[in-house]
Amino acid sequence: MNLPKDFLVKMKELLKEEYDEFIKSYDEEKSQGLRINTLKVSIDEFLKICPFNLKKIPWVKEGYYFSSDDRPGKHPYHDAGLYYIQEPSAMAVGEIMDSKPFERVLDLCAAPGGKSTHLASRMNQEGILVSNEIHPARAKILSQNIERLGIKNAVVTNETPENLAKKFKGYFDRILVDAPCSGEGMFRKDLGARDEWSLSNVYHCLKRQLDILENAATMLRVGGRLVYSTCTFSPEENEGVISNFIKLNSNFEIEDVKVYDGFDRGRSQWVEDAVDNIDRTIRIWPHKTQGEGHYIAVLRKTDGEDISKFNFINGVTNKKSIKEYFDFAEENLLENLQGQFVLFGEQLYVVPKEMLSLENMKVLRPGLHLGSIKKNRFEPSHALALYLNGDKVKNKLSFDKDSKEILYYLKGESIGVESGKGWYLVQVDGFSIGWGKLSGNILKNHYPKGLRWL
Ligand SMILES: C[S@@+](CC[C@H](N)C(=O)[O-])C[C@H]1O[C@@H](n2cnc3c(N)ncnc32)[C@H](O)[C@@H]1O
Repeated sequence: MNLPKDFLVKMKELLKEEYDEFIKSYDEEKSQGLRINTLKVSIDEFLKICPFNLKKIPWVKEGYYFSSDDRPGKHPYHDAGLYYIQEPSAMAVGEIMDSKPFERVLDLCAAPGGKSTHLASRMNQEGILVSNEIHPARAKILSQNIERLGIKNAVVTNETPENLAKKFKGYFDRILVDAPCSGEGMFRKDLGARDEWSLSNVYHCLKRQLDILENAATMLRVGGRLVYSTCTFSPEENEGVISNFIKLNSNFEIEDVKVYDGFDRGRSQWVEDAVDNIDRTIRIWPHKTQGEGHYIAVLRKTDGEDISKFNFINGVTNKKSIKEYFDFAEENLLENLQGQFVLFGEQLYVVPKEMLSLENMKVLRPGLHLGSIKKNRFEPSHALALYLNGDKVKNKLSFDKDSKEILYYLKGESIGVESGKGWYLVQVDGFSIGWGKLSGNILKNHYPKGLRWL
């Protein structure tokens, strides 16, 4: 593989006798992984129905390698959100974040959503996950992935860390900064990262990483946990950024983290003036594990201003204003959705309890999108279909993964059905995939145009 010359010189200097082994890893095939979405299916159940050739990733409960012959991205189970395709080392970050139900969690650099969807699966639809992405186009993809995986308690924003920090001071229990970086650890997988790499970009990245971390620190409550990760090897962006951050924020300390077989520790000798305990941080190397390069540090906020007063969002108080939704729910649903109902124009959302006011913020999704209230009728959203399972609706139609009906449905075509009328949750092997509206023995297709198979 053709790698930047300055990068090779630097790595040789750092790795010394390990260098040859490191370089050899670039001739090996990259490994690919998928993470089972336990919001939709248990691990055991998925393994029973899984059509791919899987092998366990040791460091993630829900993580599996798939073989190079498998195409999990082009399968109805992918559209049903049963899994997320994610680089195996990247899955270690979600595992180490260890988010829990009922917590307030922020993923500050979240697109396309690999880690956010992992954090959400561990929260089991309870608590609040704010998934933020600064770039508008990437934020849209993030929102689509949150939707596909059927997540209810996520709020997707498109903000700068500075703006978020003004609103969410001292609010979160856990924050992930999966920082934009020089991407050295992804050269085998992402040729773009290799072509854009330069020594000067490393310095540009480390400055931005420190700024992002400072804003994250403001948003963490005292006692809260901050996880910093990169997919680069450069010590400046890893041990260097963490050392500088700790020097500037003496109310944070580095926590020890469990290491798995093949994981390495942060190297104090690679930066000038490394702080104590930098060797508690983690390095993942492609020549030591079956995965790409990553760095992870876990920090705890030990002191600071304790904030207990927040400006919470107000939901709809007059239920009559969303009567069309309640009529729909009575006719079609078997679950009373909990949370606050919030209307943005004609779009109705259910927002997690204790979410802050979203005034003056760019929000793509303030919670689970339920649908739109049109003149005297309610049209359910795709996000609602992906959240609901078969036990929560009165009418459903399930098709086999290999059936022509599921292929027609994913292509956006109508399907002939023997009888019935009204909204039906369409499923593949019992897993929700979208809506259809049945009338005159024809199921009208409501699979979103942008997601249809060509
Ligand atoms: C490593 S990627 C995140 C990957 C994501 N966490 C996942 O697992 O799918 C870093 C993200 O940071 C975003 N970013 C770039 N500049 C930023 C900044 N100044 N502040 C916050 N995020 C930024 C990038 O657009 C990118 O989506």
